[in-house]
Amino acid sequence: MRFRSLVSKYGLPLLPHSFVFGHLLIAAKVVMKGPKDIAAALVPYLISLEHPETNKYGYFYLDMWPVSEQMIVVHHPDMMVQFCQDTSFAKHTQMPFEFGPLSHGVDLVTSNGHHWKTWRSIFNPGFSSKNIQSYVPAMLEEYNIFKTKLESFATSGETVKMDSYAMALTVDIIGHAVLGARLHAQTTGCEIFDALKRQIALLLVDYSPEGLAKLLNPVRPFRIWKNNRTMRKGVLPYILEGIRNHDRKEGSKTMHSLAVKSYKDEHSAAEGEIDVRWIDVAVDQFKMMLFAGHDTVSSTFCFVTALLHFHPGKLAIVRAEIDEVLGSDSTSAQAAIARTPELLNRLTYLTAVIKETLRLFGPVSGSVRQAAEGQRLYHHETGEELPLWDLMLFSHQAQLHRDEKFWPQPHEFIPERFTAKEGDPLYPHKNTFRPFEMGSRNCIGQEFAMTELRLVLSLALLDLDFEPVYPEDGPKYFGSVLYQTSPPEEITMHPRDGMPMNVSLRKRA
Ligand code: HEM
Repeated sequence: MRFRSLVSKYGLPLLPHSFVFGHLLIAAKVVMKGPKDIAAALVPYLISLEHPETNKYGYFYLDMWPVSEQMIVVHHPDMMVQFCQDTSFAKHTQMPFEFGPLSHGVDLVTSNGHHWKTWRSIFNPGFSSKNIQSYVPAMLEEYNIFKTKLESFATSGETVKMDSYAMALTVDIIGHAVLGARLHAQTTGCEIFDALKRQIALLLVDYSPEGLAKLLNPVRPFRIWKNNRTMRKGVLPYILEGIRNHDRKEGSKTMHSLAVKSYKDEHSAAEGEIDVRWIDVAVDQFKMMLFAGHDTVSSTFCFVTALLHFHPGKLAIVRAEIDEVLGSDSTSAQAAIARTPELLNRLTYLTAVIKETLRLFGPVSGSVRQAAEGQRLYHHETGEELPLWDLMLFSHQAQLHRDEKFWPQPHEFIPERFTAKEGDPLYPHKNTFRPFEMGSRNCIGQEFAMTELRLVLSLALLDLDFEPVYPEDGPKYFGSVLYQTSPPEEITMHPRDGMPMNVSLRKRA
């Protein structure tokens, strides 16, 4: 009601809006058109396709209340720049609300202001190129466990849900960076990771029927408390060990060693007197890092291998490049990477493949922000000021990434976009490629993720073939059997049905 009157008072463009249901009916209509299990975060994009007038504006007001917040969906790069880069608007209050049961609003992803700035500068050195390269031996060690598993699938011929195996790999890798430890999610299982996954499944993303069922579950608060207790118990020994050894100079700068160092720099208190409130915040930071650093990378691994299966010509180019840069024998390739991690940066076509995959299937659909008093947004062409009120501002990169105004043949897999020279029609427009978001709240882990993906993919593609197994007569998204869904137990977008795949040993010609 308020939304409707505000929008009409200012003469703003409004999609067909029901007095009672807001935009829920048009959302239901696009979902019914299929695929029905499409990720909820892509629904604004599908609505926009049904209403091409939204392209003219570069934004639209969307009222999905009470399922989710009323919002302004922004999909024009010049407008995204205004609130993500020129000025970084605060993360919307929805973020700490959504992740609160996991990390109490004090983590790097959802916090704002001085608290966020302090912790970002504590963690920044951990994501320098040099420090990321120091994790390469650990990445190789964890990859070899993954490889053995994949080879066993190739021998047994069973179809496996690749997403869950790739997630165990990525959590074991990010465990090295966050806690400086092996988490063994791929082998014996890991209490911290299991509790993290159970906690993610309890988070409330929206007030859809699934969300309401979670909210009304009387044992949810107890489970949340128990999972947090398990994670804290699991993480605490690493913190205490870090405090004991905080003078140690050698080795990688892990998230926990950086956090401990900053604490020790500020406090001269004797051991044993460490502030419990600080420990709680540090534990929450580490939980969020483990979360942010695992399923984003695993989902990208799944989509890259699947897309390359459907594009054998591109796969051949990737493999020729790997042979040239790392050699065709995987043992020697691993030795070369361990000796000279910079070699991974020479895999330029593979990097283009990863970027093109992130364009089509980025695991994060966008960033949600909130304007403070006096903050404005202007239309990119007319310069008119848009009323923001207290609406959520959604920088919808998933929509921008498939906008034909900026990306020729937007639904096609064309890695050459990212090797094209300026002036080439394929060359990406400024500020249009934002899977890691841009500006000061961009992804702190992006270089870590790219290094990990280059390493794991180059070695896996040397030895193995991956074939996604989806029924050809099943639902399709822009003609493809590949698309993203919102599994009830996850919070980011994941490959449909966990990406069922057949793995086989590569047959060389
Ligand atoms: C393909 C992999 C990844 C993608 C696509 C991705 C994407 C993103 C995006 C879009 C954001 C902004 C979110 C927002 O505005 O709400 C973000 C933030 C963040 N990401 Fe990633 N991410 C990836 C991997 C990682 C990894 C490996 C880490 C490792 C720790 C990580 C840690 C974080 C953190 C801590 C933030 C919050 C940064 C801040 O606000 O200061 N991410 N990521």
